[in-house]
Amino acid sequence: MSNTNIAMVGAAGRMGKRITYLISEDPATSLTAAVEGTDSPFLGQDIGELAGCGKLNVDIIDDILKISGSDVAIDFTGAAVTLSNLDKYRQAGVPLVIGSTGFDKNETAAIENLAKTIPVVFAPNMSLGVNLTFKILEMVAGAIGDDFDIEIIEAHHRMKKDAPSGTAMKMAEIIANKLKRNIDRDAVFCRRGLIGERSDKEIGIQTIRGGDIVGEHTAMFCGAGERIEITHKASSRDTFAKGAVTAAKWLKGREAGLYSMFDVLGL
Ligand SMILES: NC(=O)C1=CN([C@@H]2O[C@H](COP(=O)(O)OP(=O)(O)OC[C@H]3O[C@@H](n4cnc5c(N)ncnc54)[C@H](OP(=O)(O)O)[C@@H]3O)[C@@H](O)[C@H]2O)C=CC1
Ligand SMILES: O=C(O)C1=N[C@H](C(=O)O)C[C@H](O)C1
Repeated sequence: MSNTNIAMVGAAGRMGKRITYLISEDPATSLTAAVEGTDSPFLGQDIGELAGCGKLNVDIIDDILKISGSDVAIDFTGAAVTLSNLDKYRQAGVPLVIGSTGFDKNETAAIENLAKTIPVVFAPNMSLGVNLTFKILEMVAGAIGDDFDIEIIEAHHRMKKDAPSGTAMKMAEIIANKLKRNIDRDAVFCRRGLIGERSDKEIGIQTIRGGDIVGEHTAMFCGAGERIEITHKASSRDTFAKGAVTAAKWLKGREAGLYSMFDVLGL
């Protein structure tokens, strides 16, 4: 298998460092650029030393156009930063893996538009387990129809900036599509006070933030006399990081288009 040269955008972040580490351990990948924002205190430092895998001779830079010598770029920065860089990604013309979350409908459309020009893997969760969970949810929602009330609960670390998580929103979207519901109309994000009886169609999406929780998602299907709970718990960020590196290797040399982790994992 030929080597995949990868540029990491958001390299000094929680995910960026773990992805860097896994790239350094994989004989089929090399890190070729490490990008951070202009105000980053890490500019000029060797990313390998920061990520704990020893010197990689790749200094952290703030010029994103320098990704253009790489086979693939991976972006784990957050929605606002990813969006602000879409024109530069188009200009660089490098296949792109986007792990950032927190995009609204219009922002998602902007990424879909970028994928007309370059190949893009765009997925709110790159772990194998979560993507299998998505498949299970689709199957369960299709089988139970409208007879069960649906609630989604997600929990993450105190540093996470967006809510609900991209994964929880994707779970809701999968279930809503299967049941012909509409997230804009049917999602309920918070309840308080004299709210009255629950409606049949609503999909509750609740957020918990605290400590160092890596990422936990539960979809509850609550019926009369029984309840199904489908839970995924991540205990290490490496599960997402491994998926991102797999996606980068898979994306190298593909045609322009929007791809998901289902494409990457063959699910
Ligand atoms: N798809 C998936 O499987 C997963 C997705 N995520 C998502 O990935 C994103 C990042 O998560 P996480 O690593 O925890 O967050 P972090 O805040 O730890 O990392 C983001 C990094 O991007 C940096 N950054 C800020 N501005 C720029 C810029 N202009 N150019 C390049 N880098 C910049 C930040 O620097 P600074 O701190 O100085 O602002 C920071 O180092 C989130 O949206 C999260 O939800 C997370 C885990 C899994
Ligand atoms: O910010 C995180 O940490 C995570 N974000 C992703 C999301 O918003 O779904 C995926 C994972 O749960 C970790």
